[in-house]
Amino acid sequence: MTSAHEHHTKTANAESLHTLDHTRTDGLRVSSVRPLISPALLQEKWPASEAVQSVVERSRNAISDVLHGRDDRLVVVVGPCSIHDHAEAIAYANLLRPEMERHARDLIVVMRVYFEKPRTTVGWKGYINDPRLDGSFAINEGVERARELLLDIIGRELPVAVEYLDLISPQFISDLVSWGAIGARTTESQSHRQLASGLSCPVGFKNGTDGGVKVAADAIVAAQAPHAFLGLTKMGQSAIFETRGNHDTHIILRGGKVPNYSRADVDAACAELKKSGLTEQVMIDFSHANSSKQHLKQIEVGADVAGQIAAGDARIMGVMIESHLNEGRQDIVPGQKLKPGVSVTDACISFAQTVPLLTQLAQAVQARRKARG
Ligand SMILES: O=C[C@H](O)[C@H](O)COP(=O)(O)O
Ligand SMILES: C=C(OP(=O)(O)O)C(=O)O
Repeated sequence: MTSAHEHHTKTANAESLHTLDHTRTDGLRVSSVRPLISPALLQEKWPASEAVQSVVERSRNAISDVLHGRDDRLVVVVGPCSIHDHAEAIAYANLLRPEMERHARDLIVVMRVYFEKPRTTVGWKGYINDPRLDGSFAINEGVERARELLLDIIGRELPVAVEYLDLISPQFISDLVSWGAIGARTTESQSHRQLASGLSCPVGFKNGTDGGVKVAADAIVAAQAPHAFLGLTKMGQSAIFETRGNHDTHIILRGGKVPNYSRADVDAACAELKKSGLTEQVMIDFSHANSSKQHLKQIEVGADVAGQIAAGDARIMGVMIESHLNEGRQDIVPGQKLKPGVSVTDACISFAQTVPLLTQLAQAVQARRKARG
């Protein structure tokens, strides 16, 4: 039996925990609630200059033109699997910038600047969630470092691509993004499709992790439609958002149980898109299940896809490459220094290995242009 004293103490302890976030019946599994800076405050501190906004607009328009058949170039989303270091990301951007310029007639190069990682089970969830890579989850620092980095990269006239995973974080950075992905694990999620319907940039939906392309076709249909849903304004106020729908949307073939980058896979994906009344066009991811997560296989996949493009296939509107300063990957080990310029998530090809791949893709686009007259 509980004594009167014990009962009083228990009640007092429970009451002392009572806040709007933690009541007798709510928040029971939440261990802490910390304040988050508002997107408006961050944007006031790190505004997008006129020049930065022009880069974003120009690149979004160019990608939109590719999606609507007004531009015959290939969209190339290339860069690290994930960002974990500002200086290394800038070093990569400095190398990529002249390649972008060199191939500008044939390729629309957009740098992968991925801050949010969807995990199969658990693991480091990216630079916004844990910018110090030590489990301290300094998210206020994470959103600020992310915005600062994007401004630094776009300031070099290099457009950026992100994956949209969290549903609140877009408000901190989406004005700077030229192209966004919805990942294989979230393509089926209604919330992510709704988000895509309101994003200002073109959006690619990965096929499902099992290789299913119907789920991505459904996602495109959903994202092209208007929606009403709950969100957070830049001032940090909960709000009802009504969107117009996003017609700059496409599928990304990333493989599943088996790779899906071959001509026959493109035919099958396009047949599925056609059934859904969508344009027959695909972006092909050289990495993930298309490379069986073996980074060097991206080069083989790239050669195959370049061959399809050179043969005149206009349905291939883009490709994705996971590339870092140096090849391979490494684990984050507490107390151990990281190797410079090496991915801490999926293995990447090196920049040196990326350069000839970009040239091969540019030559393939030239051949396609010739083949199609
Ligand atoms: O692109 C990155 C990974 O493939 C994805 O985030 C899943 O990673 P994981 O299987 O290592 O958790
Ligand atoms: C996580 C990614 O891909 P996918 O969703 O295809 O696994 C990615 O491109 O980083």
